[in-house]
Amino acid sequence: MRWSRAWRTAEDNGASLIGRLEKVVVFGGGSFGTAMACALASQKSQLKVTLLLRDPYVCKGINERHVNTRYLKEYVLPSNVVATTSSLEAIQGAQYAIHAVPVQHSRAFLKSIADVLPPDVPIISVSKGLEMGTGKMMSEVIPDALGRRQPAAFLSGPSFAKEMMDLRPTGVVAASKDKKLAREMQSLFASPYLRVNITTDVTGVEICGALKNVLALAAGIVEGLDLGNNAMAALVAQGCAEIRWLAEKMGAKPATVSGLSGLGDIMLTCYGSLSRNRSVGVRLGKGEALAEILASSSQVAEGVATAGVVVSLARTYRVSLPVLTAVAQVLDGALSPKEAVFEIMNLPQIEES
Ligand SMILES: NC(=O)C1=CN([C@@H]2O[C@H](COP(=O)(O)OP(=O)(O)OC[C@H]3O[C@@H](n4cnc5c(N)ncnc54)[C@H](O)[C@@H]3O)[C@@H](O)[C@H]2O)C=CC1
Ligand SMILES: O=C(CO)COP(=O)(O)O
Repeated sequence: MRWSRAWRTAEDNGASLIGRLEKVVVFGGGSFGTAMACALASQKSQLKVTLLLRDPYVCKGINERHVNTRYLKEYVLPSNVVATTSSLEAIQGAQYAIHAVPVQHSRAFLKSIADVLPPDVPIISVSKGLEMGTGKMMSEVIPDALGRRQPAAFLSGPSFAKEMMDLRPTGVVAASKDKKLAREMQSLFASPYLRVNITTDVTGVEICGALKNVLALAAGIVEGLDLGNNAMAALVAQGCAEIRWLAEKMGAKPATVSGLSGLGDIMLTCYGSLSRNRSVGVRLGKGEALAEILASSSQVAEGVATAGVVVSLARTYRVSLPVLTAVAQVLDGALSPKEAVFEIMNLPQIEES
């Protein structure tokens, strides 16, 4: 009975929140910014969802033909998704801001809109990674860049943009220190195609979301070297342990690591061919140079930048992460993919922990 009352209350709250919603702004018009914009726009046809982009040509395509000509170009976007390059126009009247700018570009972007974004508009970050140079998570970059505290939530989990555009069932977790805001995310995004769990474990969700991209690079390398299913399973299991060791040292809850933003997204990204991080790993395993791989795509593979940060985190928290740190050594050319595998296979035999 209690659960059903809770469910009814949540449902009522959800309907009233969507009912009050008039405008949401989305920062970043890449694949996931576009997918999140469409997920929101489909909740209510009168809701205005404005994508803040840098490219006027992409804006024109979205506003005139409802197509993002650069990302997910095969989809027609809901007519209530519009785009602009003007931060003032995009942010004015928005009740929430979805942040989908890649982590390494987020600080500069957020600084550029700090004076335009009202301090009480919640930012919902979907960006997964750790900032190079500072090692900071988005929950630290946002207040740093804005120069103030800002209500924030972090949405993460196994959620390929393309599958969300296809309305395939998806589950994510909304993390916020403010549980009321996390529940608002459930109301904002929950639909027949999207389930949203909640947690207050922001660190756990962010660390898992960032590190799974590095592990996906390793999984791709194993695939590219054609090492087989045994090797892939052993590698992913080792990587899960390393993510758990580091995440828990940083204060993450075990439930988070074994949940959607941890194990869920690890499985998706290590085994799912849609993963950009995994795809970069496959090409590295096949012998392509990193510079060539990155130059060949306009899509971001956040794990490439995050891998270097993991090395310093391992030192800071005095935790040995052989697989995750080997990825950084392959990316900076210190080890070839084959040498990395050889190194790992010849580490001392250990007791599981
Ligand atoms: N694509 C997906 O399936 C998912 C992506 N994410 C996360 O969403 C975040 C955004 O990534 P995607 O939408 O996939 O991007 P994308 O790889 O589709 O496109 C790259 C985006 O970065 C922007 N960008 C590039 N250089 C920039 C700069 N100097 N300043 C500002 N923006 C710049 C581009 O304009 C474009 O919007 C990432 O952190 C990613 O990990 C999370 C879940 C799923
Ligand atoms: O985070 C993602 C799915 O949850 C997307 O993974 P990639 O960035 O590797 O494509």
